[in-house]
Amino acid sequence: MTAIIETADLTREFTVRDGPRRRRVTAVDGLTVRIEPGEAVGYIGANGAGKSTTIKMLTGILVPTRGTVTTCGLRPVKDRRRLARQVGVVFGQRSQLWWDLPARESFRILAAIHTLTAATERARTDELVECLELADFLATPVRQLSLGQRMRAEVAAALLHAPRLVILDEPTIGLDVLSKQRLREFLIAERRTHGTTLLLTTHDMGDVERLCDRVLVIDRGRLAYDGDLPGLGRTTGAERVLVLDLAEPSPDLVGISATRHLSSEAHGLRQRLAFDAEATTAARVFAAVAERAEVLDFTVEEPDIEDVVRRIYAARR
Ligand SMILES: Nc1ncnc2c1ncn2[C@@H]1O[C@H](COP(=O)(O)OP(=O)(O)OP(=O)(O)O)[C@@H](O)[C@H]1O
Repeated sequence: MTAIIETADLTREFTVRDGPRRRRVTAVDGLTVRIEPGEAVGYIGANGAGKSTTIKMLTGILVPTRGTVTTCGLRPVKDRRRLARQVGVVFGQRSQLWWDLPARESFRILAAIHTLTAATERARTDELVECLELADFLATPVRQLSLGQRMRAEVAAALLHAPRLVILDEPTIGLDVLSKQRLREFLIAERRTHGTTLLLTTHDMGDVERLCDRVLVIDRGRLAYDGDLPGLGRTTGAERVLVLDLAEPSPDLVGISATRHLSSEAHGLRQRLAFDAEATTAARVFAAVAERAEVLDFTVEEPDIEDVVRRIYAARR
């Protein structure tokens, strides 16, 4: 199968002024990655790590200094027009809607640009208006919309032509909890219904947890991790935590294989045990505890992803 995105040694340098001198900055440094159709990939990294520069090369806005890139089987710079028909891009901090027009008018203009037939335009607009709950403010000039309303309209605009690949740059930035949830649910449904490939950059780990089955971590232009989310925790030795509610006050649960006793509350009625997910499982730890005490309830806390990413950066310094 043809990859949706394929890069080899993709590199982009900039020359920046540093007082009177000039200095070369390598924003993206030898990126080699392949993303298959239908994947949902989180592209994460600190400020200045190289995420936006990568996206600009994937979409043909920037020419690579070195290396190759194909997006939807096309060369982004050379085939930029053809590529635009297959890709939708959403920038959380930049609008592609006409500010003084109602979103409905922007959709009409975009449908014309993408040369959608009248029937396709109607069906797709109806679908997006329903799924993104746009009906109440379709006729309102965009400048009067709230941020959450505008973002939903932005997403509809970027997806109007049913692109195979949707690239979202910080799509949930500044949104309240409910708006974030709505947007994430929409993206999940869009992917399920249309097999859309999602690539999103975000500083919000909730986006990655809810939406993505693969994570790429970029650090100073270089790929620092490529894999699934649980694996990200394991690479840094981050621990999972078993929280146990016991039937009776109990001494600290120490000495259980591959665990570390973290805390006891209420005379040992609630205890927290950290365990290394490589060395044991929650079930094994639970069974060992159950031999010592009656367990009423338990939960497993996963490693905090932001903490995991911080650890990755720290380990590479
Ligand atoms: N046009 C440019 N000219 C000079 N340097 C640039 C240019 N664009 C990006 N850079 C530099 O390249 C590096 C990567 O920037 P980039 O915007 O890709 O990072 P990012 O991961 O998207 O950051 P953020 O999360 O802050 O958006 C930074 O050091 C940045 O200063």
